[in-house]
Amino acid sequence: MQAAAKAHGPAAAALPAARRPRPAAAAACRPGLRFQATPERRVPQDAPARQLAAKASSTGAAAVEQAPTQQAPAPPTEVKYAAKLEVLPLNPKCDSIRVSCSERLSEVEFNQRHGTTTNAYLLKGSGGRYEALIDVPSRVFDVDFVRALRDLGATSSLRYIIITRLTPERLPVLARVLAACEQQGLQLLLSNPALRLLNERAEADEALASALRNVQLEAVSRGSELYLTQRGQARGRRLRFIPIPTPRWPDLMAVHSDEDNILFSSNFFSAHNASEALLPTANGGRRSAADTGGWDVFGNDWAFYYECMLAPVARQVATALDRLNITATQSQGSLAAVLAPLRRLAAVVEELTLGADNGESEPLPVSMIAPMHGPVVKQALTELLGRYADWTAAQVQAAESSCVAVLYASAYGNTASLAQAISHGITKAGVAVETLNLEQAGLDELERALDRCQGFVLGSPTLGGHLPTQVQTALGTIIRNANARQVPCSVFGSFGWSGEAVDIMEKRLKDAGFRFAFDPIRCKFKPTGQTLQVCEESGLDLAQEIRKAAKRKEKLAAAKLSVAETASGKALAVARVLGSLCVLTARDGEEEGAAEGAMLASWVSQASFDPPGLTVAVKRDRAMESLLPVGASFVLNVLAEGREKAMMKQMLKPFKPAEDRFEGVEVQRSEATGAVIIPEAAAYLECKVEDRMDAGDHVVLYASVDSGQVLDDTAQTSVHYRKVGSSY
Ligand SMILES: Cc1cc2nc3c(=O)[nH]c(=O)nc-3n(C[C@H](O)[C@H](O)[C@H](O)COP(=O)(O)O)c2cc1C
Repeated sequence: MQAAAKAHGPAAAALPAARRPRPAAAAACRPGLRFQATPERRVPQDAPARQLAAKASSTGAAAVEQAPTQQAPAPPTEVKYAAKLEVLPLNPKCDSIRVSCSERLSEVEFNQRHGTTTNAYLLKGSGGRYEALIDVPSRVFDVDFVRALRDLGATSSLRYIIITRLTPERLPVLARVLAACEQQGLQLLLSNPALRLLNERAEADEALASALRNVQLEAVSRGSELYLTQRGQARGRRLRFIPIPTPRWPDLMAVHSDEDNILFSSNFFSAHNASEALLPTANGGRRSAADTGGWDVFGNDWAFYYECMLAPVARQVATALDRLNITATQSQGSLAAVLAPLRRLAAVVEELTLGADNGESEPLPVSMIAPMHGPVVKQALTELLGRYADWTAAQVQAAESSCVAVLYASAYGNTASLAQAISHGITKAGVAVETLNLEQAGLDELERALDRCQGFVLGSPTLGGHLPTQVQTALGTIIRNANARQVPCSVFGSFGWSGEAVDIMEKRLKDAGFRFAFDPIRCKFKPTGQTLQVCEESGLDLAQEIRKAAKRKEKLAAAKLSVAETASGKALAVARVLGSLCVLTARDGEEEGAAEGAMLASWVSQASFDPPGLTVAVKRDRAMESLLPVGASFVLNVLAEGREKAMMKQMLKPFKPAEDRFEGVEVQRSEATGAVIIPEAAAYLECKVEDRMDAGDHVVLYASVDSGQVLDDTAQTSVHYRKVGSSY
């Protein structure tokens, strides 16, 4: 390895395995959405949990160390999926090893069940022997990957193993490959986050620790390079490493081969599909590694993969695409067709605050993209690059107008899967998602996301009976954030037996007055397909609520803009008055500090067609009554059925004289009088008191309607039914 940036240096030999307490299997009965656990297929690995929990509060951390005393979990059963391995050439110096499996659900374990393909790549050096292996498949595939390498002669010639994304399920295969390789000084190259995971796992995994004993570990970072050479010869093929992290895959990196301009793109530009191991056997019956048939054949799979896995992290994708700066060297379309979407994306990227990493990157010539999943992109290269740029720009822009922040931490990926499914539901409804993995995100990033979101969801595993510190800290930040307090939210999380995390988050948010858009989602260990479906549908519901609210706001803004109120708007709004539950608001002048008031009013009735007029009965002892003399203006907000509870609670809260009745509630103001308009209402009417009549313990006001607007034409008017006529 030459000039490789050693951010970490060679790792020390792995420590002997440390035995940790295993979680017990018993599950308490809990309220809210509950799911049966799928039989845990693997023993929960405790290393990442320790990483999250190590930073936990003393209570939480202490609890982690105490072994749960309940009955021990059933031993894990290894599930294998029938898979097929094929070696397919990309060019004379690069072969792909494709493992395809039609049974295996993809990472996105819902909806599209086309199975998956996982690719590894073998690169030859100048001597014509395999020198570098990029990636290994997951252990769940029932293939003998090591035997395939042996049959190809690679185990005796490999000098470098490069991992573009490390998952716990790939580790056993990696350990077997390392153990089988015969070359002295074998190097394993991976990003810093992957190296951390590897070291942690090696502490608890003897086979892995022993396989790593004679291997040189190299952490690669941006700007790292590797030359494949035969000993004693000049420099050969150059490989460049480009980290492209996302919240879900913090260790993700791409590798570029200068000699043939292949970009090994890891999860980017991937697709989950194993349909007849990616189709044609044309050309004399040989299957091709590339995307024969191009966009027409694989377009939907690329689009679906992007939608599920990358759309929720569009900001990070924009940064990664900017960093990669790909230029197609074998353009199938015109250069203009390639450049136009990339320019659009560049404009969006420029507008983003992308953090410290804004360095200009050289254009990266690419003749084909070799992803971790799906076909090698060659025929559809131009199209796919353009689509990625367009999709990403669209997502980032959509996030400016309506966006849900998906905030989570996850030690083993179970809560991450829930987050992914919720995100997919949200993006499906046309609302953008900003995903933050709280383990990596800074406080600034979190605050920025909270300031601009129209809704948020918070996810956490239960570790040691508690939330990981990162989630606890985030919870405090959320509760203090003024915007977050006004938007719909919910919580979710995976647990093993007691599951306190979701309860803690739910309680703290509800106590602070946050409004839940859907019931908290609790999931025991790994989510089932059914759980993921509930997540997706909950995300969809949340997004639809946000879209409706945005529409109501737009209508209100449009209504405010129209100088002359249309008669039909007024007439439609008056029609909503039928003994309706309303909030009456008034303000005594527009200057700052003017007296204002608000009250619930349900003794309301239409009293005249032309001019439109209505009556409202106000109790004599109401503070508000003094704000309603003849000639005074007020706004009558007609509440919507199903959305009235929060506002009733707000109105019925005790309050001090002159205290703001709408504190913490998003409201608009009448341009004419400054009185409060409630955007969540079904309609509002701007009225003027024309006459007053004493009526027992009430005063009946007769008011003319100056203007009005229906804010939600799908909403029914809320009506307050009473038990007796002697009280409201
Ligand atoms: C060290 C450790 C401590 C744990 N403590 C608890 C606990 O107190 N209560 C519980 O319900 N589950 C506990 N679990 C189980 C995890 O919550 C469960 O594995 C969950 O699926 C992890 O979610 P994640 O994949 O998002 O990290 C613990 C697991 C580990 C490894």
